[in-house]
Amino acid sequence: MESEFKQEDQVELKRSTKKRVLSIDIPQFATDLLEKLKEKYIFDFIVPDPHSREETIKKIHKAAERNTYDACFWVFKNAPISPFTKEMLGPLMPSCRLFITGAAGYDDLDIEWMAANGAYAANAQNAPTEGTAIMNLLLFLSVLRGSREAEQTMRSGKWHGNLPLMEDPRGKIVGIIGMGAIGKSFAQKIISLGGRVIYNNRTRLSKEEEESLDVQYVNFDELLTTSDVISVNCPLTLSTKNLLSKNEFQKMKDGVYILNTARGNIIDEEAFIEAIQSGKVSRAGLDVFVNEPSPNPFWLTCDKVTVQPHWGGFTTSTAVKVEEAILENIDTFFKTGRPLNPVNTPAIQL
Ligand SMILES: NC(=O)c1ccc[n+]([C@@H]2O[C@H](COP(=O)([O-])OP(=O)(O)OC[C@H]3O[C@@H](n4cnc5c(N)ncnc54)[C@H](O)[C@@H]3O)[C@@H](O)[C@H]2O)c1
Repeated sequence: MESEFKQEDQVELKRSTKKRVLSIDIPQFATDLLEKLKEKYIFDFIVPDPHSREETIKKIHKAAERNTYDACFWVFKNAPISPFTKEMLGPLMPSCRLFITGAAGYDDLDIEWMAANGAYAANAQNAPTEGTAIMNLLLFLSVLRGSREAEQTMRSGKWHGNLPLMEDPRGKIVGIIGMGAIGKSFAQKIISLGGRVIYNNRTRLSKEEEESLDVQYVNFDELLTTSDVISVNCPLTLSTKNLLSKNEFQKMKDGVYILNTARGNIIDEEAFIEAIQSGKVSRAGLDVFVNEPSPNPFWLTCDKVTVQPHWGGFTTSTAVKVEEAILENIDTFFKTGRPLNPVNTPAIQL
């Protein structure tokens, strides 16, 4: 039977049935995969304003006026445009059924609002693991060797001045809070340097995994009281906000070292600063802060703290993995109705 549509209509019909994806930023690393997916799906790109969430929101809303989107994602450098809420993404509804962050953490996504409106939220899960574990190692070595103070002393023309001798990793007890992907990778690096790893996790690892990683489970209080170095590697949730506060600092060894590559709000900032000023914490290594990208000026001026601008995942190999993870989530979602790494459960499944 002859089609009731003219050829142009059929082309148009074919075009309009293609799924459409809004990309907040332009992927630059997984370009082969992107080109391949462009044969199946339409991608529109907007470049976020690096200094203004409001301007970025306007661009997203303008895109939503012009087109209907089935999925939306963002890649890197989220801090200036975060959080990802109804205010920002509302006009993409009701058609948009998938939002993907290029991060592993998803505390800055309103996943409940997305779920209530039938949309999945997904993350890049393990893509930033190795890059962030290496950042954890960099901060670990930096605090033990006092590299921040040594660099500062040399730059001020005093060579090594009156700096005391620094510490080595061998024999140090490292307490990891959150033995997930990053915690495990960091633990392996510590063991290879001769350190000992104890950990606390929401769920204890199997005996086999503990043995193969060479790590020992302890309760939270024991971790606080026995660690020479405490590394924060759990997600920020309602129950981990201010997990380390005044009471917890009091229980720690005098002169403890603190590392945080997870999220700033897991440590009560006021109590943390007080613990550094009093000498309870001898040095800290931080990749994450409260109120990014404008952290408390204390962190930028204190010589006892090594700071990095949420930089754990900013390596070329991580960037490839992150973009691939995002694109694979999209492809899988359009093929099966479910993304690879969902972090919520939509109330209405379509
Ligand atoms: N700095 C960066 O660039 C960067 C990059 C990636 C991830 N991150 C952060 O690191 C966090 C960890 O990443 P991951 O990939 O290892 O996540 P993951 O989900 O693999 O591991 C997190 C672990 O924390 C445990 N946990 C949850 N609540 C806990 C609690 N109250 N006490 C102890 N353990 C608890 C979980 O059981 C899980 O094993 C992310 O949530 C994210 O916030 C930061």
